[in-house]
Amino acid sequence: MADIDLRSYVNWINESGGSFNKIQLVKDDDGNGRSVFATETIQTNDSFATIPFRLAISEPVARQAFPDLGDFSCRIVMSLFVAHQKALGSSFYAPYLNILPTDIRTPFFFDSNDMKYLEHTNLALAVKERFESLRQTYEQLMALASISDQVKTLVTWDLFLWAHCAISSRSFPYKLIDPTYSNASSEVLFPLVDSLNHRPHTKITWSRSGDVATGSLTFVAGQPFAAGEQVFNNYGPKSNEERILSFAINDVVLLGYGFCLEDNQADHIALKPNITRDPKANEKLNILQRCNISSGNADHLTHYVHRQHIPPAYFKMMRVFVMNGAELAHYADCSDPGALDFVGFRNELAMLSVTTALLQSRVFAMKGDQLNRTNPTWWQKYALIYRDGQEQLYNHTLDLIQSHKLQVLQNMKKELDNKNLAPRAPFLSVLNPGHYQHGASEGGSVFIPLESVTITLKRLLAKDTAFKDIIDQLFEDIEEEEDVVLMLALIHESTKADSPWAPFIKATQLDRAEYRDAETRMDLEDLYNSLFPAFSDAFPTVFDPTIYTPDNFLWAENVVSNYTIDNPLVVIPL
Ligand SMILES: C[S@@+](CC[C@H](N)C(=O)[O-])C[C@H]1O[C@@H](n2cnc3c(N)ncnc32)[C@H](O)[C@@H]1O
Repeated sequence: MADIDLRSYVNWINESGGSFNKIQLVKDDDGNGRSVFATETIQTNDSFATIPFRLAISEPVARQAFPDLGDFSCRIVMSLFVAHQKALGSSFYAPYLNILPTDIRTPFFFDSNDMKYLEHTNLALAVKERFESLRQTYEQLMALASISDQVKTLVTWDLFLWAHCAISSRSFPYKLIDPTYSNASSEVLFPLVDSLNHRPHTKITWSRSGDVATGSLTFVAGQPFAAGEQVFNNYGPKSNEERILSFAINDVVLLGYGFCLEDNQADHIALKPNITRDPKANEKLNILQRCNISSGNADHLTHYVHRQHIPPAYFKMMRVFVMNGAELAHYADCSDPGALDFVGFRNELAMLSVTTALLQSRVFAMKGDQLNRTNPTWWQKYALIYRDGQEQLYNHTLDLIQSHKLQVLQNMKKELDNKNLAPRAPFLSVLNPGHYQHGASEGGSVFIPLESVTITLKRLLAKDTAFKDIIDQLFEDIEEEEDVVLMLALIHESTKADSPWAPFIKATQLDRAEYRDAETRMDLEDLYNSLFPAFSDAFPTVFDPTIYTPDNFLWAENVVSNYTIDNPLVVIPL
């Protein structure tokens, strides 16, 4: 059957001074879109498509039609213009608008079943937020007195949304027409050349000639295409999120295309630590501000992790977010970002462990989603490519964190083997300048179990069965009161001259913990009084009252509060 739309489109381009050379537009199998194929061999440097600027739908053209919409973005005004021209039918641009795909399946058109494919990805929330914001903008436009009744009747929400997605999936930067234009993110629709599909690494030049009024854009091949082969464009390295939907990064609204690439090297995951429930959130945010630590993105807490690269700012930020009371006290006035390259071993392990938990929870949530993978629609297939890519990146990032942790454990082992304890407790880099200089570990990939470089309750109890027997009698559920039992065991260990942890114990006894506030001291006193003198009366040899004093209790509590990480609870002894 004759493709009447195509014929009038080709005539429109030719009559307006545009040209095709060695290419033809072919309808895709689904009958919705079109692709470009070479009719004969296209050689490198061949110009195969030229389109005059006057056929383009640009921001100035749209704004001229709607001069009162100065408060609205380029994309919005262009969407209104394109939707209106499409509805008019008899528009100058009709041959072009009639050829555009009617079904542009960006996630804005996803139903609830399709949205399940995006569940637990960054896009799920972004799609919802952006859809609602677009709907609100449309309602705002329709309420404006400056918009005529004719436009209001013709431009339905569905048509406006279609126009918006047509622009997001096929626009070019307006600077191709006018490099001096004030709005750097201004867009333009270029007929003909926007029919080329994307293939990464395609070599192609977009060549501009003439002025804004009479000029044109020419596509020049940077590589040969054989006769019958599809001719591609190169949309640039964009992540799948950008391809799936307009997605704002660094305040620049990038374009969304509604398709995805497998194994997309430009893909990233977004990590945003949540500290809203942290009572010390403000103190921590102040440190970040003073040290000028930001992700550099629109939301300064959101970091994008690409393959092989976790941004150093993410680690610095997390080191602050996982600070305990002692670390926070010593970093309260810090304004040197370099001091956040390494805070201390405890802090580093805590930071890696919180990051691991964050990543694992995302992978776990994604794995829990039940999805139909046997016969998804083509757009669900793209959503699957995107989500599987995200899951892969989460797992890959987990591997990076794991190897970083291994390195930290190897460094800890080296320090312990060399008895190289930092001179001053708490063992923080700000208090021990020059002490921590960790390059790559020489340990290769030798696995170092966490328990082998930390003090655990299990290790302490295993050393002294008599003490363990008494603890077993006194505590029904040791795990339930692990921190109290650990305090008792640490005090017990501190009495042993041959303890392997003697240097650590001695150094921490000098840490006067002056930052322990009055409330902590009172709680501690209550705890102490609930155990003593009862324990000493029952087992005077083990709980010697001259050893189990309130002062030593304060030391043990400080160790458990400021020298440990959780899950599992272990003391970091350096
Ligand atoms: C600029 S248009 C290209 C022409 C388009 N095929 C058409 O029918 O008008 C961009 C759209 O083409 C499709 N597309 C482009 N490159 C693609 C690719 N590598 N894989 C899948 N779809 C692609 C997507 O639907 C995208 O939104």
